[in-house]
Amino acid sequence: MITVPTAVTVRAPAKINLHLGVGAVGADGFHPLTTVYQAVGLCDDLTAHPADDLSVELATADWVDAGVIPTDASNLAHRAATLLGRHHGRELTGRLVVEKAIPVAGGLAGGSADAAAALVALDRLHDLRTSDDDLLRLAADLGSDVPFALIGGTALGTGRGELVDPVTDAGTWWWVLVPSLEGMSTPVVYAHFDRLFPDAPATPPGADELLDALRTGQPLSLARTLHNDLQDPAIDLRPELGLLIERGESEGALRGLVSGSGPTVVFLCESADHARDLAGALMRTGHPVVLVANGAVAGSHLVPSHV
Ligand SMILES: C[C@@](CO)(OP(=O)(O)O)[C@H](O)COP(=O)(O)OP(=O)(O)OC[C@H]1O[C@@H](n2ccc(N)nc2=O)[C@H](O)[C@@H]1O
Ligand SMILES: Nc1ncnc2c1ncn2[C@@H]1O[C@H](COP(=O)(O)OP(=O)(O)O)[C@@H](O)[C@H]1O
Repeated sequence: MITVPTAVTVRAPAKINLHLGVGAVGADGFHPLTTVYQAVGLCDDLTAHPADDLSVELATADWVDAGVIPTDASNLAHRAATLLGRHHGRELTGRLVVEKAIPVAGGLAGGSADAAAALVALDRLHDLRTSDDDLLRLAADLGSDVPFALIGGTALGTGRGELVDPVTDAGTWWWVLVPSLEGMSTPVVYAHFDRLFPDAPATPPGADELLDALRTGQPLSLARTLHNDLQDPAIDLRPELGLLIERGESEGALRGLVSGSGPTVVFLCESADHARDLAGALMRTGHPVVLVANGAVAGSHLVPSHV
């Protein structure tokens, strides 16, 4: 009997960097990192439908700027499909519908989430049975943040961020996320880090204190240890991010932090109620989009198909 493959939907989370230690840029143009990623409950869903060729379509939430996302072969989901196909010595087909809720170029790794989701969805649609190790290797070829989007949870990232290991995390952490209307380019922020810190150490600052705080499960402990070496460069390029952090902290956030290369600012809260209150207060100060999410959540995983 021939079985007709049906659509496969994969949900992939945004990430925030609880610790982002950055070392001096290497000869390959990448910076060595010690980072602690956390996957949060703000997700893109990618559905792979059976088709005769490969294509990408977008369905975006109100706060996502669809105009800046390519739907051609440069879309990260499309690139993931091509790479997975090459790995298996064939051309993969599929109509990939990306329901985007993760802001673009926001420091939340939304493109990486779509790439990871495409790997998992097409692997299942075509019954390729790619090993986890191979999926992680392909993910690393697509971008430094893509392996983490596969595994999710809370994880230590080393190398250029592509080597990921889960860490002990005893808490449920509540975050308020404030995206900007205009994204920021990751390479531009790294280049500004080089200008501001020409004497950056070869080995990036470690994350031991933050890893200890995660084991306590206490928001106040975690708040004290959040760290991002790209925050100063991001604020230097966009001074309003510094003002937003001050505003959120004066409204009661335990800590505000630029997420990755920015410009999204994340605020750690005591509880779900506290996060909802803070989100309301920030919206009243004129921020059009303020999101609440908790972490850690699962990496790229199958959910029932719905488009
Ligand atoms: C800064 C971080 C923190 O997690 O995330 P975002 O804020 O972009 O989400 C990441 O390092 C972004 O990872 P990702 O967006 O996957 O970067 P890649 O596609 O691998 O690389 C894009 C460019 O960023 C710079 N880059 C990236 C990673 C790294 N360790 N050093 C770098 O200098 C390089 O200029 C590279 O050409
Ligand atoms: N599926 C995709 N979703 C979002 N951006 C994408 C995608 N494919 C390619 N891009 C491009 O990748 C760039 C970075 O996107 P994104 O991953 O959202 O940012 P960040 O690295 O800040 O988290 C964007 O400028 C966008 O044009």
